[in-house]
Amino acid sequence: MSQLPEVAGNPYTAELAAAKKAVALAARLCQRVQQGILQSDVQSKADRTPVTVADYGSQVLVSLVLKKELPSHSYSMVAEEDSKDLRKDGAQEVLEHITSLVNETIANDGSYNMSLSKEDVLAAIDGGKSEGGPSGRHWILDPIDGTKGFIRGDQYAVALGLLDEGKVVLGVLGCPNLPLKSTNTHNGGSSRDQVGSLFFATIGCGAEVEALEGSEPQKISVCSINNPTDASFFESYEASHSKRDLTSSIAEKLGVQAPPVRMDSQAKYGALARGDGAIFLRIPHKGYIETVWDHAAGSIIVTEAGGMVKDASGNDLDFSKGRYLDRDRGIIATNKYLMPAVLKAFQDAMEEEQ
Ligand SMILES: Nc1ncnc2c1ncn2[C@@H]1O[C@H](COP(=O)(O)O)[C@@H](OP(=O)(O)O)[C@H]1O
Ligand SMILES: [Mg+2]
Ligand SMILES: [Mg+2]
Ligand SMILES: [Mg+2]
Repeated sequence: MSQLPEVAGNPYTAELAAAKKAVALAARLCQRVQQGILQSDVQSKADRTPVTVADYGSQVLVSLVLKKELPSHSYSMVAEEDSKDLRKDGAQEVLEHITSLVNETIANDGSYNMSLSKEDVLAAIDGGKSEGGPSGRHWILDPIDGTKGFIRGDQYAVALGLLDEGKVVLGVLGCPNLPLKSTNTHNGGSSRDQVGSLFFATIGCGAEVEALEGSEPQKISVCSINNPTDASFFESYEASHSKRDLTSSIAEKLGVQAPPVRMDSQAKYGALARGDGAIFLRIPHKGYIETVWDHAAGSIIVTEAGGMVKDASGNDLDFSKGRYLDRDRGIIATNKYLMPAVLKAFQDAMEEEQ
């Protein structure tokens, strides 16, 4: 692959080019598997195997592309999946399926003349075992974020971030089912609208979006709404992932008129970053601790698009603590005008709940 020319002021140009290529290739594998699930109606049988196959396959491809494109870089990756289940008796068929999916995706792409063995696949998956932390560089990967959406045929994302000395410095978010055009531009929803968005951002350089298939990148920014009554808000599609009684109480306190927009995965962060909606609220049920790969890529895309991402105490998210974020009380993403009011409503609603 030809690397992008070095852009003055962006010290992560090579990493960004490699990360975009990795996410786009992984997304291609996911799209293929998701189409298969839909065509055969497997999703209604709740058979998780094809999903597992796509999660693993995506993780293998991202790690492979990063190593190929950045051969001189030291490599550490904090990723969601591991190979434990694939090493069990009876998992051979699944492992073979993943291996052939990965090899077919590589062959169709044509960038690399290589073929992986089952052992190579297991080793590539286990390359994601890093603990991350405050020093050095670590890739942070969610190979499919929004697995439940993926099975349903709805939104999901391939989410890749780079942590450097404890800070997220780069994020790429591949959203194969998200239209490239903002969903709030009233263009009549033509069936020719291009679907598949690739969001990306590097620290200090702003956030952009392009077609997953490749197109001219466009700078994006969060909306400039400053009156909460004009705002709309995103939350999880899955009720078990975020407390809807609290999010609706927050919306009511703010005077938000529009109903919640429910969407799976970090596609919500991407949509927020380009102004499709004004607020993203996520309030996990008690005891759930957020993982870094569920927020690294999405949060830098929002902050580089001019937005803010805070926890329930109003602090920035801390990605330097390992595989988990160090709190369990909720996350708010919005623009700088709305953040003070949303944070206050959030804290009031949580206090009332006690
Ligand atoms: N009970 C729970 N509460 C909050 N989040 C949960 C959860 N169970 C799973 N999740 C996380 O929610 C993510 C999906 O987010 P969303 O609700 O925005 O679609 C999942 O990512 P994966 O799909 O990568 O496993 C998973 O990490
Ligand atoms: Mg996830
Ligand atoms: Mg996942
Ligand atoms: Mg998962």
